[in-house]
Amino acid sequence: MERKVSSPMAPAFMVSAPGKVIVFGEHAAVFGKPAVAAAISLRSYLLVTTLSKSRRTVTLNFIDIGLNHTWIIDTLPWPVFQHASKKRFYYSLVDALDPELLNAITPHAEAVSRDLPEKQRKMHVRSATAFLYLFLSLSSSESPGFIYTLRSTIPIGAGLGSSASVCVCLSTALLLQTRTLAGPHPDQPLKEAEVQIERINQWAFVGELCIHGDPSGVDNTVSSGGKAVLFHKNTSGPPSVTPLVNFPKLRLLLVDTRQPRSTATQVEKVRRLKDNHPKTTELILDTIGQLTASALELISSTTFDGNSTYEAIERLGTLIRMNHGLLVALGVSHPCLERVRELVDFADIGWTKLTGAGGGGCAITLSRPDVKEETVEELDRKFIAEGFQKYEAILGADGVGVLWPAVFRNGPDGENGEEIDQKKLENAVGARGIEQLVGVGVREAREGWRFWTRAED
Ligand SMILES: Nc1ncnc2c1ncn2[C@@H]1O[C@H](COP(=O)(O)OP(=O)(O)OP(=O)(O)O)[C@@H](O)[C@H]1O
Ligand SMILES: C[C@@](O)(CCO)CC(=O)[O-]
Repeated sequence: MERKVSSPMAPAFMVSAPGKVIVFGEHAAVFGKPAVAAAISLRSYLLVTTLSKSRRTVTLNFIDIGLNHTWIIDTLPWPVFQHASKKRFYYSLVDALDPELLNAITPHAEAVSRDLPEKQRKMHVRSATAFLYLFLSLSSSESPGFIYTLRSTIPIGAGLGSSASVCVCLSTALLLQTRTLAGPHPDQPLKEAEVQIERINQWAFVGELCIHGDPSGVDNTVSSGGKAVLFHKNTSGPPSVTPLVNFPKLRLLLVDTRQPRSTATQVEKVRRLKDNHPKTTELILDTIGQLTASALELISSTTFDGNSTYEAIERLGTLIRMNHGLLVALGVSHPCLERVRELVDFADIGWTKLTGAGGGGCAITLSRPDVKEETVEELDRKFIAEGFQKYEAILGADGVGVLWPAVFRNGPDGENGEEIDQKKLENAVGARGIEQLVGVGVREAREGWRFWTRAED
């Protein structure tokens, strides 16, 4: 009798996607105003391990939030997702969640981490919902078993796009597993790369809908394509995204107040304000849009390098300060964010605004060019004393990347293969440990990783 040839198991692979800072226009972006955002070097890393044929389970192993849950593939609600009226394909444009599909996955998402306090459990349920919605939409009931292990160097709920970067990783992994993405490879035509980025981005947006409720799409857009973009949500159809090719290498200070909050809550707060005070709120949102436009004009017409005039930086700084003032008026600041701003203002080293959803989370400061090292060190001591954390913010990082298989060839001629397995990723110590293990971080130089790059207009 002829022996059946068993198909070899796919090798473990990794995907990675960056966090972001919004330089201008958060919240207003939800209401169709322009926003400028850039990818940063903090990233999420997802390792996908394929199980042997007999193990028909799928596991989310999200280390940072302590979520570890296994579903039996055959018990998931495939019939609802596969029904002719509901079935969506990898190329489908999904811009809203289907309540019936959401209902079908709710009991499976709610099954996670039952013994945890409600606040922490909610976080788990959100991540599980995003995963299940994407898995059931893009995969099939015949799917082999998988383990998805995630680690991130992005602080969670801090305004740096942690949820978007997780959703971009999940969307990329699932699209790669169903073999519906081309590349990335170094000589890939830019237009082809753009199509892949958009596909990843659109499904990441679906994940963001599960976590956020009402996202504009700016976070997943920056995380997918990287670099810096001008983002504009349209009333119908996909948003307009313009890569900002010559976005300046600004000296930005990034400070986390360590007050976590949910973006969904902050966005909902602004929507309520708009319902209760429609005219005034619309005026504020419009003005934020105008500030973004002015900043863009300034950035496009000025060279912000070592020779930039003090005047240009001061103009940009003033726009940053005004943007923050308007966000305060929208009610999305926090006493801790005001404290960071106050400390920076007392030290007189630059111009500060909150970034992302606010209500806690991070602030960015554009530094004056002539700031003395001692002043910065003194300020750093104050940040530490008050429990704030400073991050390195290099703007314009690469977007989503792939390491397939999850092996480094880091020797002189690409030899010395070093496999990244689940245990190594689980045990990496802190952000530095993760970056050392995966080789993509501030340096972004190690062998093996490939990135799709957005076409420039
Ligand atoms: N490392 C992670 N592991 C698992 N889930 C994560 C991780 N990071 C974020 N999430 C999911 O994203 C949610 C936080 O998203 P939220 O949009 O509130 O914050 P953010 O994305 O950090 O901030 P912003 O949207 O303002 O940039 C968490 O509740 C969790 O569900
Ligand atoms: C607050 C917000 O504008 C940015 C969150 O990073 C929400 C969004 O645009 O989805």
